[in-house]
Amino acid sequence: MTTRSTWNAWAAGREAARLTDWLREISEPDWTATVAHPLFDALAEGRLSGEAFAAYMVQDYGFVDPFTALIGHAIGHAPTMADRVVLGQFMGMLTSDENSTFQRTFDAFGVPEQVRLAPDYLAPTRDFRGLLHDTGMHGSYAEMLAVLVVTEWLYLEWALRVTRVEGLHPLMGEWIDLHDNPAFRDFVAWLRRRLDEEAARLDEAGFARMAERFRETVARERAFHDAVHTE
Ligand SMILES: Cc1ncc(CO)c(N)n1
Repeated sequence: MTTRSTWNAWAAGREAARLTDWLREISEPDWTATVAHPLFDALAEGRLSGEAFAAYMVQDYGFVDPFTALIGHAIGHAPTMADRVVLGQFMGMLTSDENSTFQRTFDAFGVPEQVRLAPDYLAPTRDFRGLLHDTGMHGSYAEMLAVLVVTEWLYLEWALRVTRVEGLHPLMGEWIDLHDNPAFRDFVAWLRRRLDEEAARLDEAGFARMAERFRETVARERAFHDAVHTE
């Protein structure tokens, strides 16, 4: 259940209960299935072919496009300059370093121009794009933070979990590094803290919408990775 009273009951029995820990718990088994996804082990252990990695990155660029737009919406909806600065700096990384990783991956693995311009998105990619777009257009700031917490915290968790082999393709190593570095850890910690704070200000209906958004995003993450990992 995603009501505030369920959260309050959960928190009552725990010391230093955190909203985002509860949200993660009510998103099981999808949360753990995504963090433990075999795609990430194959990637880190050098068992993913260049072709499969490029295909994943093509689908993921279809995620990153509306995700970047969602950050733009969040920057616009943020209550303070302090939030805009943190989100804006993350947007800067996304549109420079991370965007470059995608472009160089497409070059290195020979993704044709036609595929870059008009990718054939899998159904779960399209669903995820729809969720990101809808949250940006119609969601509250707390809902936007909920989506960002899921997408970034999940990626941090798998990147921390995997063990990479020596001699891994540099672009695959770069993809792991983008999600396992001190700045990214700080960003995830900040997102979690801000969601904890913003959720306290929501009314009952807004709280339930935020929690539903969190759960739906975790489900979309799992479906996305199941669809791209076909080997
Ligand atoms: C599907 C997906 N979720 C999360 C991230 C991290 O931003 C990503 N690149 N792709």
